Amino acid sequence: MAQIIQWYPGHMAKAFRQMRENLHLVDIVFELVDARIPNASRNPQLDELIGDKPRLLVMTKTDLADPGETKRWLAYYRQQGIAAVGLDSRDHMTPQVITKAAKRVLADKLVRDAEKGIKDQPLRAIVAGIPNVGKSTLLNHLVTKNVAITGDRPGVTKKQQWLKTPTNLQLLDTPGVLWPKFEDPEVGKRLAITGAIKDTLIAKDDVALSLIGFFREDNQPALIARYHLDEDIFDKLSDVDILLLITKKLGFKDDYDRAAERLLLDLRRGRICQYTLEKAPLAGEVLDEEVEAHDAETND
Ligand SMILES: Nc1nc2c(ncn2[C@@H]2O[C@H](COP(=O)(O)OP(=O)(O)OP(=O)(O)O)[C@@H](O)[C@H]2O)c(=O)[nH]1
Repeated sequence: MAQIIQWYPGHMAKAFRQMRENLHLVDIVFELVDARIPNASRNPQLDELIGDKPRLLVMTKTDLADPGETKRWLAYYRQQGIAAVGLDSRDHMTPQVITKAAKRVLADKLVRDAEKGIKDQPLRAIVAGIPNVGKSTLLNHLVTKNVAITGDRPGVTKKQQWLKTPTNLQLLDTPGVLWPKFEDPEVGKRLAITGAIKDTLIAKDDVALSLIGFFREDNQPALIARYHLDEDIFDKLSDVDILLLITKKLGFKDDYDRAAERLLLDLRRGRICQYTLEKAPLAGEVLDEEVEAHDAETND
């Protein structure tokens, strides 16, 4: 992990500068987080960077996350006064969902525009998030093909490239790259498990063992079912024993590195189960009504 921490500072400074330069060009920031690790994939300095610029938090990869947990996270954001939506970026409804939510966040501005007689002005946005969270995928699914347009705004000398969407958004073509926080080794593990840290920078067997640890704590049946493990002896085995057992079940003989790689790939492709590595810090008593309120709002 130390290697990764050293890699970040130079990139961090540049990314921070670029985001700051681009922020005043947009009406709203789409802050992307991975629904499987909503906390670990959030950048701690983004709040400070964007100040009071309107923001929509977009939980991506909900198709891979535990649906109940995604609802709890959305209810939690609601409690915190943060506008948020959860989606599979590749879904055909994504442009509508994002645009509707963005208009809700920018409702006051839209009213002011209407009072000034400004109608159908495109909403300008920047997509921002840590590596692998799905920034390019979301941009590709939001924009209509071949509609890149250039333009500048008063006071801005550098030309920016904007992408148009069928729902009248204009998106900066360069997403804001944020960096994850590494101080907490647990956060590092979760980023590695989901693939937010390049696999060439990590020891895959260590990461696979962390993953086995997560499943043992929370969702043993899914692991047992996926790899046809023997439930009766599962509890008596160490994490390493379980990895060795999975290696054998997969027919990889003693090649546990290969099994570790397969295990991670299976998780990341959603082949084990839909899984969220971080629980929403939501107070139990308000859960049901918060979840219902969110459902009503997103389905209206
Ligand atoms: N299942 C699923 N996969 C997704 C979703 N969004 C993105 N992906 C996948 O996640 C991986 C990373 O997506 P990218 O769009 O390249 O992520 P990025 O944030 O642009 O990554 P960087 O270029 O590293 O900053 C790709 O394999 C995508 O296909 C989603 O909502 N669901």
